[in-house]
Formats: sequence, C-alpha cells, structure tokens
Amino acid sequence: MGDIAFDFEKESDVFEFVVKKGHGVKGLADTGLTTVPPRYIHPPSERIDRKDTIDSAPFLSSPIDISALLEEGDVDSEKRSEVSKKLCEAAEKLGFFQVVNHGVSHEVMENAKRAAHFFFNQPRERKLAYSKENSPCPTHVFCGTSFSPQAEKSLEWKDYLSMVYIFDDEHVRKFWPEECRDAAVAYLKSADKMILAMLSALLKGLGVEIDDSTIRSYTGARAVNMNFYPPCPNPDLTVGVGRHSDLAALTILLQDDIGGLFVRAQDKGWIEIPPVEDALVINVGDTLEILSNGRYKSAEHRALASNTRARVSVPIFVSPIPPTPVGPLPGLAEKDGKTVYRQMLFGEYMENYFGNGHQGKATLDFAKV
Ligand SMILES: COc1cc(/C=C/C(=O)SCCNC(=O)CCNC(=O)[C@H](O)C(C)(C)COP(=O)(O)OP(=O)(O)OC[C@H]2O[C@@H](n3cnc4c(N)ncnc43)[C@H](O)[C@@H]2OP(=O)(O)O)ccc1O
Ligand SMILES: O=C(O)CCC(=O)C(=O)O
Ligand SMILES: [Fe+2]
Repeated sequence: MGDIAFDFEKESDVFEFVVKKGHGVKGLADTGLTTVPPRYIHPPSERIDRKDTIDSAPFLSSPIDISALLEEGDVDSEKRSEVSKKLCEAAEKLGFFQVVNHGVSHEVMENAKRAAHFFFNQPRERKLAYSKENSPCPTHVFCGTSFSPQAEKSLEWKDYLSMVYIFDDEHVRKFWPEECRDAAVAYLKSADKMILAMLSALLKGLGVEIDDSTIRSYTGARAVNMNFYPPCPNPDLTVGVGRHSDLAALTILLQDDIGGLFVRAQDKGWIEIPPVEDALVINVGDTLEILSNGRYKSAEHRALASNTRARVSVPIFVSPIPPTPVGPLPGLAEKDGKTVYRQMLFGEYMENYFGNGHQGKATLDFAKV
C-alpha cells in the first residue's frame, strides 16, 4: 500500500502509517490534516480543558534554589537542611516542584531541546532506524510513538526517543543516535550531581538509616527521553501524554516555553506547571513512592499539545536497574506503623508498568500489599 492510499478515518490505517511504517505523529501532522483522526480522539473525561484547571499554585512558579545542596567544602549546614526540608515537604504534598541553581547550564538545556527538534525533524528513515525492531540496542535505545500503542485504545499525540544510560560512554558512542547523543549525554552528566543530592536529601528525610551506596543503587539506570509533540489541529480532543505517574524514582523534566503540563493535586484538581526560564521540573515517581512507603507522592500528570508550535520536553527518568530490590526502606514500616507497599524487584514493577497503557495512578496497585 503506497502512503497516498492511507485513510486516516480507519483505525487500522492510522496504526499502519504511524506505528508500523514509522511516520509517527510527526508524519501524520505533516500531511496537513485539519482534524485529528478518530484514533486520536479521547473520551471527554480524559481530555484536557484549560477551563477546568487551576492557575498555577504560587510555589510551582517560585522554584526552590538548591545551590546549598550542591556546594562542596565549607557548607552552611543550616541552609542545606532548610533546602532539604523544602524538597521533602514538596514531595509529600504534591510530588512536583521546580528547582533552580541545579548545576545544568542554560546552554546545555537549550542544546537538549534543540537536539530534540532536530532529531524529530529528520526524514522518517532516520527515526525508523531506531524503532524497537531496528535499533542496534533495542532494550536501551529506541524511538516510538504514544506510550504503548498496542495496549492503548486512543493514541497520544506524541513521538519519543528513549536513551538509557546504563553502561558507559562507549555504549553511548556506539548506540545512541549521533544527531543528539552529545546534547543528551551533556545534559545527563551535568544533572548527575543534582540527582544524587536531591535523592539523598529525600531518602535521608524519611528518618531511617540509609547508606550512600544504597542511594546510588536507585540511580543505576538513567533514561534521557526526548518527547516531541507536533502541532495538533485539535489539542482539545486529544492528549499529548495521557494521565499517568512515572515509573522512575525521580524525574527531572526540562520543558520548553509553550506550557501544557498539568499535575493533579488531590484536593484541588489539575494545576498547570508554568514554564520558568532555566528551571527544571522535578517529580516523584512510583519507585520513590514505594521506597518511602507512600510518604512521597508520585503525582498523576498529563500534557497537552499546542495547535501552533511543536512542543518538546526532555525528561531524565532516574531508576534502579531491573534486578534491584525495591520496597519500603528498612525500618520505615515500623516507624509508620503500617506497610503500604511490598518488596519486589524493580524489573517486575517495570514489566507490569510497560505492559499496559497509561492508567493514571493505578500502576501502583501492582506494588500494594
Ligand atoms: C513515565 O513514562 C516513561 C518512563 C520511562 C522510564 C524508563 C526507565 O526508567 S528505564 C530504566 C532502566 N531500563 C532498562 O534497564 C531497560 C532494560 N529493559 C528490560 O530489562 C526489559 O525490557 C524489562 C523491563 C525487564 C521487561 O522485559 P520483558 O518482560 O522481557 O519484556 P520486553 O519485551 O523487554 O518489554 C515489554 C514492553 O515494555 C517496553 N519497554 C521496556 N522498557 C521500556 C522503556 N524504558 N520505555 C518504554 N517502553 C519500554 C518494551 O519495549 C516492550 O514493549 P513492546 O511494545 O515491544 O511489547 C521511559 C518512558 C516513559 O514514557
Ligand atoms: O512533556 C511533558 O511535559 C511531560 C512528559 C511526561 O510526563 C513523561 O514523559 O513522562
Ligand atoms: Fe511523566
């Protein structure tokens, strides 16, 4: 079937064109369609209407300055514990916050966003070379569309590239796409210090004994994703990313200036996380909710595409490697007087997480006692 013969009103044709032939949503948008195909229309209850959301909470537009956490040598310990306290409070209340003075330069962040635009603006063949079927390392480097197209009834208006840093720079040089690997790895490496400092502050804030090598083990696999949301004719009918909580322990999210990221606050409804120049958005993922026995909240969030510009975001998902045991930290259940989550291997949690479409916070049910 030549590309010209596709009928985007038919679900099977959309799947063939976007997923199987690897055109992605970018290819679909480039055909110049003026309404989203039925396969992209989400039920009204899942659509994102800005009228139903709440203006950003002030603390979301006032990022936390984490420089005291990153200082070496003579450290102002009062300042450091003040910052740690703010992080722990934000992780307990909403599970989302923004940070500045995090050690990732403006230039590194701009390069990462530019690389995402560059990668997705290439011809289909170049992206198809990194599909799960063709990638030279399909378990750790792959390009795709939506979240889990086989498992989803309605698709997401999003293409993505995922690059997991698990081995070393040699793996990056051999297997990551050359068009964006330098920008991605520079971003990842300059975020490393902040990642360890924040995770350490959060885990130590739980008030039980934990050593540095255990903390480090929860950062063993860091995935840099590049999310690309092409301009969408009907952002009101579809979703860029459907509601979900992240698999990771922590997510470090670089968003551009377009906006459209929303988090669910239990008592208030959906709140937009406003883009703040040079800030990074941090969110607690399912793994940290499990490690903290439910104290820190892996918040449900979702994103809207724009109808005028391509939106990009570049999350770093900080996770353990699959054979790492995860469960409430030793001593925590006794301290809390209850056990919320069970012990399992991270790989088991991961298999369940990726084996289903997005299901809001229901992913965590798999880990409940
Ligand atoms: C919030 O949304 C996210 C989160 C993330 C987070 C990414 C990470 O944290 S990566 C952490 C470290 N990753 C690894 O170590 C990769 C190694 N993978 C494995 O060991 C295996 O894939 C497995 C997870 C143990 C599952 O093995 P198995 O049961 O044999 O099944 P598979 O066929 O390998 O995988 C099933 C299905 O899941 C897909 N998948 C696996 N990993 C990812 C991933 N990181 N991102 C997206 N999808 C993944 C895999 O491709 C299979 O899908 P099919 O469509 O082929 O059935 C990243 C992105 C987010 O949006
Ligand atoms: O694009 C965004 O702002 C959010 C993306 C996201 O939630 C994810 O990739 O898990
Ligand atoms: Fe997410």
